[in-house]
Amino acid sequence: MNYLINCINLQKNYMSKKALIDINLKFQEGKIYGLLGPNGSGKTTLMKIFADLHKQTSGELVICDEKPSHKTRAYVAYMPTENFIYGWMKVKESLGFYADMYADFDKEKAIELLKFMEIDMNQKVSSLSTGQRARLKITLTISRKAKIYMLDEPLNGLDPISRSKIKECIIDQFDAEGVMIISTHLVNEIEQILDEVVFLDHGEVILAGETEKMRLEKGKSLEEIYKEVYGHA
Ligand SMILES: Nc1ncnc2c1ncn2[C@@H]1O[C@H](COP(=O)(O)OP(=O)(O)OP(=O)(O)O)[C@@H](O)[C@H]1O
Repeated sequence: MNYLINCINLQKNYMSKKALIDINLKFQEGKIYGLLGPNGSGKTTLMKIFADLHKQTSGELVICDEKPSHKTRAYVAYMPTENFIYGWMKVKESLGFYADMYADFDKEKAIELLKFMEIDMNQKVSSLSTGQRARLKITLTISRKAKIYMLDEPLNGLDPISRSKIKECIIDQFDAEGVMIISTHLVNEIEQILDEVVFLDHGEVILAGETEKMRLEKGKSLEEIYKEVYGHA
């Protein structure tokens, strides 16, 4: 088995706040992972450490057999929750901008995906709706030829049409040699596409494993397990 991410006893403190505590996880090639947990559970912090945007306070992290560095950044396509595309640009200019930033950006693929996402190349980014902006962000991220894709809350605040477009795009474009990590608390929306799930709570992994196995063992949907785990049943 080929693990593209391996973390051992990973810990992250922001001053006295423990954001991640003793995280031991492996992410296997060819799988889509759900990183689940309520607000403040540590999902974004973990993704940012994988993307080498934050450093862990202690513990070990291996990305594609290497320690996180400028080099491993090139293997990771991370989509943050923030809007990272300038509003004054036209959509087509945002493709050029991304191509300048990332050598692995596949512009042709992005153009194809934008058609599927029903986004006009000549529209200004600032005039896109929330759902259209989210679709553009996903398109830019997924059009990189990376090994590890991480989408932070890709479905938040979107209508059902945008959500289903994004899910379809994730399934169609997922490369069996890569890893996809999706953070969310909208579990029922995404559970059908997750091979594995990691439940985080107050910075700790409280449950992790294969989605199907977990569902069978507990006789519950992932959403029901989520409610049980976080005590909202
Ligand atoms: N830059 C920072 N400085 C101080 N504390 C931080 C910082 N970033 C995150 N934290 C804290 O670390 C903890 C984990 O935050 P994180 O953003 O990783 O959680 P999350 O699961 O992604 O939450 P959400 O679902 O709300 O995005 C929280 O208690 C948060 O307040």
